[in-house]
Amino acid sequence: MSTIAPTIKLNNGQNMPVLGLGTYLSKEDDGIQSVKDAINAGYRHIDTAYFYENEKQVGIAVRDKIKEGVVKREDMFIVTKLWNTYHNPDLVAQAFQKSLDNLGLDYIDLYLMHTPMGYKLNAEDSLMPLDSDGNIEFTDYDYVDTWKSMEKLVETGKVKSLGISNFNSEQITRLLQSVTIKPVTNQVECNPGLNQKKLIEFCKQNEIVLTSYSPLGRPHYYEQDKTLPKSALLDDRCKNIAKNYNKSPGQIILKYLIQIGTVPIPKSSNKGRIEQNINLFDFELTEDEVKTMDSFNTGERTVPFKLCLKHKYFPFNIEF
Ligand SMILES: NC(=O)C1=CN([C@@H]2O[C@H](COP(=O)(O)OP(=O)(O)OC[C@H]3O[C@@H](n4cnc5c(N)ncnc54)[C@H](OP(=O)(O)O)[C@@H]3O)[C@@H](O)[C@H]2O)C=CC1
Ligand SMILES: O=C1CO[C@H](CO)[C@@H](O)[C@@H]1O
Repeated sequence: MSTIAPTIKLNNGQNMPVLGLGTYLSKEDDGIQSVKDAINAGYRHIDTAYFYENEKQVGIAVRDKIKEGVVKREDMFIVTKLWNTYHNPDLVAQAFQKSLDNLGLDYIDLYLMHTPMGYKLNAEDSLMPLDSDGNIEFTDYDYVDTWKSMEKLVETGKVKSLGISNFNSEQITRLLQSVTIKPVTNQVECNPGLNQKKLIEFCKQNEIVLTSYSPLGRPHYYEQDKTLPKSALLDDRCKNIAKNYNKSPGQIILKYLIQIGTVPIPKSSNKGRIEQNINLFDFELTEDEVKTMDSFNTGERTVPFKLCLKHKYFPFNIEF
């Protein structure tokens, strides 16, 4: 049985499915198989990035499913991202073309600026260029100028919508004051432990949808490092709500994130969990249950970008 998620209308009239598949760390065959399993399960929204080094695998899976007649290209909502080493406005078009070629598609539905922070592009094309002390080599290209180059891509018809990721409210305000095309979404960490209520409201006022990354709070990272925030997945309060609906804690978290107005993109490369994570449009959490889920918020990040603390455009040093 497959479930097709409803869509949300973006500020440019495009429709985005309210749940997508995350693919960070789904590499090689895992990347292909998880996207195929997801499409079979009804997913129509797939999130990848140049940084994930799996655009080729995502493209293979999507094109295969189109060939098999399971989906049409226009049914799919494919998202990829401009990596930090390509913030030089003169390099944006070539970075975009590389992603498009990797995916093997004629167009991308949504192209995001992965972060507001530029890194140096070195001769090896390193994703994380390091200096001799092991620090990331930053650039200070203004994200507004990078965005203006992204705007030109829309004129080519090869990208339908533009968005941002890891931007704070002040950076969004500054961007909106200087650009022609508004971002349709800001993709940021959002899960019960960091529920982003203020940023959600701010984005809503500016007609920007908040996409929730690490929606399950990366339980696999916590397993390895107990100093990281513990996912609500593992908490009895969430487990008890799950029992009320015969659902899993993961489904409760994802449903919560949808009910507070965001678009979660859970990653899984396990067929059962891929199917489970989209099977949540047959129940609604009550107001009290939403309040219980709200009570997990501590504001702690599982993806704090610690190596970028000194970047001129580090986004996480203000409240939201
Ligand atoms: N823009 C940005 O800077 C960022 C974007 N992202 C995007 O967001 C996506 C999701 O975030 P991510 O950081 O991957 O973390 P998630 O919060 O989605 O957690 C993924 C982990 O949860 C496990 N999992 C999945 N479903 C369930 C379930 N129902 N119950 C229990 N465990 C489950 C997965 O294991 P298994 O695979 O075995 O099921 C995997 O180990 C990324 O893959 C990426 O696409 C993420 C970080 C930053
Ligand atoms: O998208 C991403 C996936 O997670 C990484 C950190 O673990 C981030 O750096 C990156 O932005």
